[in-house]
Amino acid sequence: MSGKYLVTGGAGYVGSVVAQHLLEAGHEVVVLDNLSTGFREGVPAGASFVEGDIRDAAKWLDSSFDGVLHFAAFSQVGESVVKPEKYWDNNVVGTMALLAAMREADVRKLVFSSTAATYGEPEQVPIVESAPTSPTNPYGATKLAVDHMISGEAAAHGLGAVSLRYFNVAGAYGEYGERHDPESHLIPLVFQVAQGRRDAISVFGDDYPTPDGTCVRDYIHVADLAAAHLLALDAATTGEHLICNLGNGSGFSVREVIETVRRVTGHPIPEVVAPRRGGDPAVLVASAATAREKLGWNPSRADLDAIVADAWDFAQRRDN
Ligand SMILES: NC(=O)c1ccc[n+]([C@@H]2O[C@H](COP(=O)([O-])OP(=O)(O)OC[C@H]3O[C@@H](n4cnc5c(N)ncnc54)[C@H](O)[C@@H]3O)[C@@H](O)[C@H]2O)c1
Ligand SMILES: O=c1ccn([C@@H]2O[C@H](COP(=O)(O)OP(=O)(O)O[C@H]3O[C@H](CO)[C@H](O)[C@H](O)[C@H]3O)[C@@H](O)[C@H]2O)c(=O)[nH]1
Repeated sequence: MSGKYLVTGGAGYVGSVVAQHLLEAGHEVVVLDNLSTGFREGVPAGASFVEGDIRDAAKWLDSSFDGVLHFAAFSQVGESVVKPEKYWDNNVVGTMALLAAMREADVRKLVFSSTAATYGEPEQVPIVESAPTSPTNPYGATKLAVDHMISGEAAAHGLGAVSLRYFNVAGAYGEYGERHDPESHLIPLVFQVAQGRRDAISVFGDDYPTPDGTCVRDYIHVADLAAAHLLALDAATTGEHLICNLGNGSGFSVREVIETVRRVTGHPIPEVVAPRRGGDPAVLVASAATAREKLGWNPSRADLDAIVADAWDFAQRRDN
């Protein structure tokens, strides 16, 4: 059944891809984005666009909406360590206002972009949702705080919510891909070396307790992620808050990612070892068993070379 959805942060990387998937599934989409890190061109044709802040969501949200997909946030781990107040204000205070607007408008369905960063340094990998949550950076702490807020909202006010804890999102979908300025994520930064826009990639720490000393992450294709959001809308149940990890269950080190980019681009990609970046856990790898079981999610683009190839294709098209 088609519905009408508010997509906060729909001018950003993940939000634009999910908005496009919603449109392709026949839904009506209204994007609310203040363009703080997103781009007007990122809003898919076919979606309505409201330039505004989630703190003012009450201005636009009414009972004609079937639900909200909430991507709007600041999301750079490193920046959150040096500017934590910026993260608490936007991610937590902003989401409180959004939840209040949803209550007021009687919009009772929410899919929220949570993160692997809520867990902190894991005691065991792959990480399951019942693992301890002890974030190692303010970004993860703000997302965990929002997850707690959502649980209360579901229990007290009948919200039906799904928090999707993404691991490392990568790849592109059609015209929509990763575009941040400044860029902080590993794969697009390595591309900048291949494009001659930077001399070398910095490897942030090679003394972690991992096989090659560099941090290990679980990279998931943004289109697989988008599919999970549509399934989450179907799974959201009044009064319940479901939390699902989204990853492929395979870890790749920073050096393995750089090597993959060398293979895909054919560029030698010089690397230099730099100090560790504050707040980085050594290893983050997901168990997505809950998403498979509760959402019926079945990722189909798990191969890292294929994920990187899609992202490279997008990066070249965008910059030419
Ligand atoms: N990219 C990843 O690897 C990853 C991993 C885990 C979780 N997440 C989460 O997924 C979501 C989307 O991430 P992304 O990579 O697409 O980020 P992004 O920066 O590309 O998109 C975020 C969008 O939200 C908008 N925004 C921010 N604050 C706003 C506000 N107060 N009001 C209105 N709009 C606002 C920005 O302008 C931007 O368009 C974020 O919540 C992020 O924390 C991302
Ligand atoms: O120039 C760089 C950039 C990154 N890295 C390293 O590459 C790894 C991946 O870093 P990213 O910045 O690409 O991604 P993060 O793992 O820090 O964070 C991403 O995934 C997290 C969950 O795993 C959060 O959800 C967060 O929102 C999202 O940005 C980290 O070890 C980082 O230190 C480098 O070595 N050099």
